[in-house]
Amino acid sequence: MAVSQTLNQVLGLVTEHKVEVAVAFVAIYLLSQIRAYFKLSHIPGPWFAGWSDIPHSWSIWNERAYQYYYDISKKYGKITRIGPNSVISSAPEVWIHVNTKPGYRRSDWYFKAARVEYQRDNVFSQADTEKHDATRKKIAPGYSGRENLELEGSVDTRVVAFLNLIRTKYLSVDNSPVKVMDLAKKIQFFTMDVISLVAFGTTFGMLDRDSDVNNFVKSSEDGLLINNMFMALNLAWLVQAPVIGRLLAPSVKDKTGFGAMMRECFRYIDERVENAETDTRRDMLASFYRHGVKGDELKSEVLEQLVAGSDTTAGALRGTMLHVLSTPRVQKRMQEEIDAVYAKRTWDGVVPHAVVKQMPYMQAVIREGLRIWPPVLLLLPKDVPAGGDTIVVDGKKVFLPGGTCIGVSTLAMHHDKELYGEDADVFRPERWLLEKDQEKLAMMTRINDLTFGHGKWQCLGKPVAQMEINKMLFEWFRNFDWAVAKPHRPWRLTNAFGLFLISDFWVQVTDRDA
Ligand code: HEM
Repeated sequence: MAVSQTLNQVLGLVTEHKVEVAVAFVAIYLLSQIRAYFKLSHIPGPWFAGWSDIPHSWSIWNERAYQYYYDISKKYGKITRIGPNSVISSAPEVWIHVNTKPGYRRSDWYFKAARVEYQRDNVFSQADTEKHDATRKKIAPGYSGRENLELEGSVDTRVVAFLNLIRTKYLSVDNSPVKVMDLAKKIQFFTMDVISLVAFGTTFGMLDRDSDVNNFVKSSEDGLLINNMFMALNLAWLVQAPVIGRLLAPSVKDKTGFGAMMRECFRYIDERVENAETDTRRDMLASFYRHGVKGDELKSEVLEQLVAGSDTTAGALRGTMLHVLSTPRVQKRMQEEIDAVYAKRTWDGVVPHAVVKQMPYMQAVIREGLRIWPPVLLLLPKDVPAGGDTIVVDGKKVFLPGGTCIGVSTLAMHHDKELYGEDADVFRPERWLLEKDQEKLAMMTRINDLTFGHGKWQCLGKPVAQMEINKMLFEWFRNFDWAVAKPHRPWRLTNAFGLFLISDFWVQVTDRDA
């Protein structure tokens, strides 16, 4: 009774002083905006960035955020404001600092925008550093060759499946009409097949069937586009909100889409767990299980790999291929190196990863591919520790107040003309071999490694991705000659959620032995 009486009195007062109340609200809003503006006003950037996130959101909506970060970094420098509380940096030393200095934490973006399941975290979406580190400790051995003894064999079977698919269906031969192949699609089949085999021990079999089995590729691409839209509208949190989130988030009960993919993935895991006592496999899932990752946690960590491990590696392979196929000099040099190594081979079947890692030109091509076309262009935002932090950019100290959100401007970092020279925007693998200054080369290598993140949040799937890229490039170019089929428009491209969605990458493939 007393509460409703007080409420009535307050409502009465508000109605009586409508104008004063409205003015007070506007004044409070403006003061908070001005305060927010001055908090980071010492950081250069477009004038509107101090007042609104809308231009940034607009770039996400248009699926061109990566280009927006690049343009802003080029124009305003290595540390730039992109929103009232957000900055981006293209300075490698800043990004290394942010990812190693204690106190920095993942921003809320991780669980608001990057969670796969409703209100359940996985190692990637976990923003609580302590919980993240505990999970990472349990699952890291499974990602490495030390405990995942089946990793290389698994990748090999899928490399063979890719070569077989080309040989049986897509080889162009003299005096016959050319058969074109959509390399973008087949690469996605390859990465999906590898990741399902590596993650839960059964491949989706997309290459074997030359088909997007159960529309999983489509579901995952649709998921990225929807997530991107929610992110642009600043509504990504809705998917995790109580009640409404349950309706919006993918669910194992869904008949199609991402939810159906989750159901399939969980079904494989349940089968493995049921037979855990007699299962002698030494793969990733077995390692997770041995380290106490069980039940829903096991499902979340395995599912995460389908998301983190397919579009990323596919982006790297597609980007590298387009650049190699557009540079005949590089294709020729790669094949000369491959032929020389193959002539002295001591292996049967698919080339061992250890062999490709020793091939200087191939390694230069792979580094240059990741540099010219970094496949992950998310901001990967981290929060500055309470109390603030002073970072050093180009030798100058810059203070960042506590709670500032700092992200990485990836493309600008890897295309920096100060470091790579005037041809930084051009694909030139030789830069990794001809650099005489060993200190500079070591720095270039360290920066290039940042495409996989750094420190305690560094990519866990790096060994898997590298194995796929190394083996596939070797075998593609050992077996076949390649050409882009539509040079006037080599592919269709968009960027959703920081990842490239590429389609219609039509190529002609001919047999080198023919
Ligand atoms: C070329 C391919 C890939 C690239 C460029 C890439 C890049 C990245 C980056 C930049 C991060 C760091 C995120 C951060 O700072 O918060 C990351 C994290 C992660 N990646 Fe990858 N990734 C690739 C492939 C893969 C694959 C194949 C897998 C799975 C087998 C995978 C699994 C993960 C996981 C689980 C994390 C989270 C690590 C953690 O939070 O501790 N990635 N990746």
